[in-house]
Amino acid sequence: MSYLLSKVRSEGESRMNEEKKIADRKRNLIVLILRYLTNIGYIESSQKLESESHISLDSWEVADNIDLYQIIMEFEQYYDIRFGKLPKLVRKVNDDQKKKMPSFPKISTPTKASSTSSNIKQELQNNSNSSVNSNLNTTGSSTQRVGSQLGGLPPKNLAQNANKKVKSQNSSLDEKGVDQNNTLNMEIQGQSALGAKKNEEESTENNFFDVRVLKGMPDFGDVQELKELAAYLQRDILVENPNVKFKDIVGLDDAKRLLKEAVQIPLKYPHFFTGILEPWRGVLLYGPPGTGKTMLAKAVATECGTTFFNISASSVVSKWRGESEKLIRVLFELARHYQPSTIFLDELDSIMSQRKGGDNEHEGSRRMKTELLIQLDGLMKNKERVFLLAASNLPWDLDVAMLRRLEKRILVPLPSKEARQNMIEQFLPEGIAQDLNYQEISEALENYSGSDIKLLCKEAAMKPLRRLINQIEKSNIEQEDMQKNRKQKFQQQQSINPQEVKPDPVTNEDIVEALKTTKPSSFIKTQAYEKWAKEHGSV
Ligand SMILES: Nc1ncnc2c1ncn2[C@@H]1O[C@H](COP(=O)(O)OP(=O)(O)OP(=O)(O)O)[C@@H](O)[C@H]1O
Repeated sequence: MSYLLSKVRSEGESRMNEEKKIADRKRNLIVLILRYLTNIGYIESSQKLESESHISLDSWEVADNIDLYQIIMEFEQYYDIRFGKLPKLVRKVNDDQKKKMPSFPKISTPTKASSTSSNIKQELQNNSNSSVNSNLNTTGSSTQRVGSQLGGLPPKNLAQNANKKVKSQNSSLDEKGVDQNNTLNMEIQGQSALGAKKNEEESTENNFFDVRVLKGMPDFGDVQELKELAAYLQRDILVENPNVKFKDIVGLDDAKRLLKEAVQIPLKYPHFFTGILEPWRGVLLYGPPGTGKTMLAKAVATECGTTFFNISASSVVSKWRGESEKLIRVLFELARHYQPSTIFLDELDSIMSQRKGGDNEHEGSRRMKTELLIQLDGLMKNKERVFLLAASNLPWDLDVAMLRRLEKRILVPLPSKEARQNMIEQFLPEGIAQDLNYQEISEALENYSGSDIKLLCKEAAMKPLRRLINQIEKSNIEQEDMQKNRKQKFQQQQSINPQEVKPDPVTNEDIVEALKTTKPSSFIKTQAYEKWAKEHGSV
């Protein structure tokens, strides 16, 4: 039995490892291409590729002594030794084939890299003596011609061809959720979270996100309006790197366990979750504000490697009033396209409140509500790997039709005393603080949410900093006086490194002071949530 269990576990793990390996390989290939393009002077192409792929040389670098040219050279040598001839890597396209060939899509994203272009140019100069460059000088002119041919294609055809190609590739994607044939067909807009510097650990985990980002956009039947909505969602709603782990969230053990059970385990062992055990598609996280609902949703996306859409329901209503129904449709379409996906819909009560129904309800809101219900029904019927995590501070206001579709309802309560103590220890560890009576402080923070506690700790930490700033400001005035009177002593003082000046540690007194001005933000009593949990909770 234990042999069987470990076999099932290792199958689940090896499937996830395989997905990760594919993502790694694709990312590596793009980094190699970026480096190669930069080395041979195709700066604009390199910038466009960075902007399309959301992979940047600011975050990734080719490892020592490796480059695309060398890889090809070594492959040729290997092939020559093994088969006694050189491999044929490319072949000329004849006229018939040219007509059938899909081409590159238009690039609608403004190149992000004007600020990096000077860096790249500088790097190019530094690299001008590299062996790769000198090897390539002889082929430079022919490569240039190929580049200009690609640039001359008419944009409309480019986009259409690209969309067709993406569509045909998607068929290979649905089964495993991994795009096996993907080429560089992308029309992704917006800034790249991947452009930011990351440490090695983060980067490895983000590979799952890279896989989604490397997929093309759905074509939306070439309807421009829907494409624009999708572009907005990609830019502002799709979070490429939520980067929150379950271990970063203090307490909330029940909520974490339930979410893992609802999302992570079914993704890892899908064959168990069929028939009556079909995974939950809709989960409601409810509780007072600032208790970690958003963090939980981000942790689900990070740890399960799902594409993460983070959308606030109130912003949909206010920003997209007339269009909100279409926006919801496009949102779910994108989520299905990039599945497995998690949609986090915050402040659900602002659109799904039963109080807001009735004759006065705006026609647009009514249509959006209906669309949301239709989309949720669709998820359940079609066994898509898309999860809706909705959050609300006012669960009792929610429309019953919506509640019925949020099959799991999980209370995210105010932190317990133990959790409060852990939070303070996390926000103000020894070193930043000195001799804090963590236990007593946590007792004083009843009814404070995680976000209130963070705010309180910040306020307390500001106190020694304010004292230090006052001292610095005062000493500046004194120094100016000294400068006038005793020039030599001033010069001696100037040699002190300002970086070494640090605020004193936070003390119990600082906390007491901060408590006077930082009060709990939730005005709804915990009992109200517990009462609702008893009547409607489903865990
Ligand atoms: N359990 C927790 N562990 C660690 N930090 C927490 C926790 N709960 C809240 N916080 C802190 O409070 C901030 C706000 O939390 P979060 O946005 O997840 O709350 P929320 O429940 O989604 O709030 P709202 O209902 O207002 O949207 C977090 O960024 C984090 O710093």
